[in-house]
Amino acid sequence: MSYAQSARRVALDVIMAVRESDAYANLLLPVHLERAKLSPADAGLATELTYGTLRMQGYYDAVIAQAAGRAVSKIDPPVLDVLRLATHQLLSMRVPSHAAVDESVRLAKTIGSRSAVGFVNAVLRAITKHEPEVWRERVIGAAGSGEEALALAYSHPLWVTRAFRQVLVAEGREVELEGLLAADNVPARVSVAALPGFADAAHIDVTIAEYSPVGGILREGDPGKNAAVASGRARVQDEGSQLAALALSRARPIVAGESWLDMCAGPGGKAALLAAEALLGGAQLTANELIPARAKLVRNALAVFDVPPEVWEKDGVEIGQEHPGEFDRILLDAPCTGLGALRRRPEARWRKQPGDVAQLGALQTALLHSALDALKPGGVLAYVTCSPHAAETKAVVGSVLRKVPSVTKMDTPAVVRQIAVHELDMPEASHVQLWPHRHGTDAMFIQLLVKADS
Ligand SMILES: C[S@@+](CC[C@H](N)C(=O)[O-])C[C@H]1O[C@@H](n2cnc3c(N)ncnc32)[C@H](O)[C@@H]1O
Repeated sequence: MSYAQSARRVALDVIMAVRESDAYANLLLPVHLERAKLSPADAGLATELTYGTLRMQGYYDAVIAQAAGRAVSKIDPPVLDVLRLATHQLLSMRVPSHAAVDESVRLAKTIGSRSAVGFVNAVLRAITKHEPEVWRERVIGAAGSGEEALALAYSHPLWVTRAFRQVLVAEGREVELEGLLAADNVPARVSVAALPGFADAAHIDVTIAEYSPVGGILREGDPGKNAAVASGRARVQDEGSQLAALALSRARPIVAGESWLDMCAGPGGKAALLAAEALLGGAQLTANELIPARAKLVRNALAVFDVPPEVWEKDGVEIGQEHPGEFDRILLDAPCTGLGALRRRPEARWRKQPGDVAQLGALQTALLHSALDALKPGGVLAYVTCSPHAAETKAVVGSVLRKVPSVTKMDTPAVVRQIAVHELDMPEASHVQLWPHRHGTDAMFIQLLVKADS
């Protein structure tokens, strides 16, 4: 088997596992790369094949359906995996047609019947008959609406495209939809947070971040090679997540002795930043995480502190009743669909379903009620999601505030503006919505809330 064929085999194995057993490509791929002992160049090829194919799956399916003359739901799933992988090579990587087709037919032989092999050969030869630009026109031309055309062209589920459009329309920025979808298809740069009191972004061999005052962008891809990251003084963390944690810790000056809670802390990225800020200001953080394995990750994330914050393993929904009025500041980084972080997990967009939003909305609402119960009178809470979906953000905050009149929205953009190194482009609102295409961050939603003094 040639090296390139090994790279294709690795990619196919990962793509099949993602489909069959809900595996995470970013966790599984390194295992397969290690096992296959590929050269760095071929490991790079396998990575591009895997991530590119998974990300653009929606678009490739539209091409395959036209070339095959049948709906992809009528194609045997492993055969469809081979076709998707080959389509990525033909349309996005400009691999010579004969190599992409021949190698893919060889892969098909290992997983399908003789008729499946003939089918793969025929579909791929049909795809090679047109240039990538022609396929783009054909796919977009067959779309039923402008929204569907964008969803297909940028390989996003239609319901996700609609949800993004709705939020941008509310911001008066509908024209940015195409830019957002395009940005989701570009892998994120690796950004790090220098933990205040432990490291300074100016001195840890990174390019200073555009917005976060503690942030930097790695110059080389491997975080382990950065001394500050390797020693735990800096952490790989999206700049939007850094701003979300700092929005809480810097919402107002810290009074020594304050008590803080990170209610949904796993795996502990924001908890580490909050703990560093708390230590400098004389406050004390408690972290909480429902899932024990993830609570362990939080403990690891906090191990750099001489006296690490306590980590609870409670159901956040019950904390309000168990600890009423106890905390001066609370971060509720709620479990969400993660639709704001599609750059990071190529398969994630196909995993989520509209029904997830409703289910999570009920949990987010219960957690926010509980967090507000646990907040001291006069205390500040940050409600944060890495999803911009209105049903997980403004709708949750709005429905809870209608029932809890003692809580009001803080001018969150004013706080974030004061923290950020450079001016952030933010439409008028009481919340902050960050965007990959506008700010180069994940699409984080941040709403600061204040509880009235009793
Ligand atoms: C968005 S993640 C938090 C990310 C984290 N703040 C960070 O920056 O690393 C949400 C977390 O909430 C946890 N979670 C889900 N339901 C919960 C509950 N009822 N109580 C507490 N934590 C919960 C999930 O296991 C997940 O680890």
